[in-house]
Amino acid sequence: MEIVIDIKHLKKAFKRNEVLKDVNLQLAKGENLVILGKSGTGKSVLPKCIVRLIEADRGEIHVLGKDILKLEATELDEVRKKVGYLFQGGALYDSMTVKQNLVFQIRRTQLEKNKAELRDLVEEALANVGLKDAMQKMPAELSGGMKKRIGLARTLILKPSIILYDEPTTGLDPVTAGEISELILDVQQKYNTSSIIITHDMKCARMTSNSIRIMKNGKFEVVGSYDELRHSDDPEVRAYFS
Ligand SMILES: Nc1ncnc2c1ncn2[C@@H]1O[C@H](COP(=O)(O)OP(=O)(O)OP(=O)(O)O)[C@@H](O)[C@H]1O
Repeated sequence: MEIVIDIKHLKKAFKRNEVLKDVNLQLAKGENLVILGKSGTGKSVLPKCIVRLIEADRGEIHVLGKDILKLEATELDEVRKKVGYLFQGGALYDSMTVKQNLVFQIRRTQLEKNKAELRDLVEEALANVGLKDAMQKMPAELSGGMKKRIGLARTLILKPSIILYDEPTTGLDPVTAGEISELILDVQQKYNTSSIIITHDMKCARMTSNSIRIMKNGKFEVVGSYDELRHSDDPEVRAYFS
């Protein structure tokens, strides 16, 4: 089994607030790994440490075989290109059309593309998320679900091998949330991506997960599949599933 993310003894505190105390995690190639946990337990801090938006205090984070805490800026950029990160808010640029948002993303890493190639890439990415007709729309014209889809299209356009999803369905109605979960599954199958999915949405966890970790006290204390955890002996674990 190939491991694409390997985290060992990761620690991160903000002043006296020890958020991540001893995080150990392995993500296998092609796996969808769901992270559950109460609010404020550090779930969102973890993916930020993985792409070094936040600097960890101690421990090791190996991404695609590289110890990213030891990399220089240029090497780190190379790894970051392979890791898509879908933020909680989607974070589109409001003053740009959907197309411009996507082109901007490609230009960050692939300067040599011509106009026709860019157009093809944008069309493919939008088709992948079922929004081919949204090309000329402004973010303000999009619904919450559409924004999430465009955010995913913007992540997919760089063809990442790993995707970090931070609460991809939060704020959506149950039907649209289900469609986004379906899309996460499609992406895994179509592109053989490996993903970490942070969610409070148990339907999303059921639909997308190959395995689940529960974050508690700055660590992953519980590991298992959806069905294993649903029948756990621990009432606190079962409570997530009721
Ligand atoms: N940049 C930062 N500076 C200081 N403290 C931070 C920073 N980012 C996160 N924290 C703190 O780290 C803790 C964990 O935050 P985090 O956002 O990871 O929680 P979470 O588990 O994702 O919660 P939720 O499920 O509500 O999104 C919180 O106490 C938060 O205040």
